[in-house]
Amino acid sequence: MKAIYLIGFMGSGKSSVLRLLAEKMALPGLDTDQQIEQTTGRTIPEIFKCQGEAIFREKETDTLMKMPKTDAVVATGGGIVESTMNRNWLKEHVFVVYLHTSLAEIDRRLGNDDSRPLWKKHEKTELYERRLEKYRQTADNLIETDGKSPEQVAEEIYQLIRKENTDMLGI
Ligand SMILES: Nc1ncnc2c1ncn2[C@@H]1O[C@H](COP(=O)(O)OP(=O)(O)OP(=O)(O)O)[C@@H](O)[C@H]1O
Ligand SMILES: O=C(O)C1=C[C@@H](O)[C@@H](O)[C@H](O)C1
Ligand SMILES: [Mg+2]
Repeated sequence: MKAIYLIGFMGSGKSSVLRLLAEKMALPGLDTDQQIEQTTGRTIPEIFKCQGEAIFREKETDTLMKMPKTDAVVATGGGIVESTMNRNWLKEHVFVVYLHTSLAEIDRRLGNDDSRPLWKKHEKTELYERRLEKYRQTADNLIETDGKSPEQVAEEIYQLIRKENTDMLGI
């Protein structure tokens, strides 16, 4: 089965949903941000501070290219769609679910979170609007997360995948 990749803006709940969905599907759950932190031995804010965003993006692409294409659930970093190479890889190889969340809801969830270097910047509205189309273009499916718990979102994706697989088998 094609691996399931979760994309969406910071705070859309990719990492939170990952654990629940991986458990439901009985598949390994991987997170590109966590993978980068493990392989570099640095936190994401440290990488941004010491090496800058461009180096972080290189590491993100290297990490993505090594991720499984089958039998796994993967949560990506919020900026994974910034790179054309990443978008093409996702579209070509895996099943992509876009967790859509309004900016007002993300504001409520993240507040003054300081673990996301790009969340501090005041251009977050512009960043959000610029990325929307990229998430939409890259995804096979969109799930609305506003007003839903991570458990509800995971269940919705689970049902969606079941339906996709049933349709594919023509049952
Ligand atoms: N459906 C939800 N309802 C309410 N709060 C949520 C929901 N999903 C996630 N959260 C909360 O929002 C915050 C961010 O969630 P999470 O880390 O899963 O986002 P993310 O999409 O992985 O972000 P990033 O792209 O930065 O990795 C956490 O505090 C989490 O508890
Ligand atoms: O939206 C983004 O560009 C980011 C989101 C996080 O998942 C991390 O990958 C990092 O903080 C950058
Ligand atoms: Mg995350």
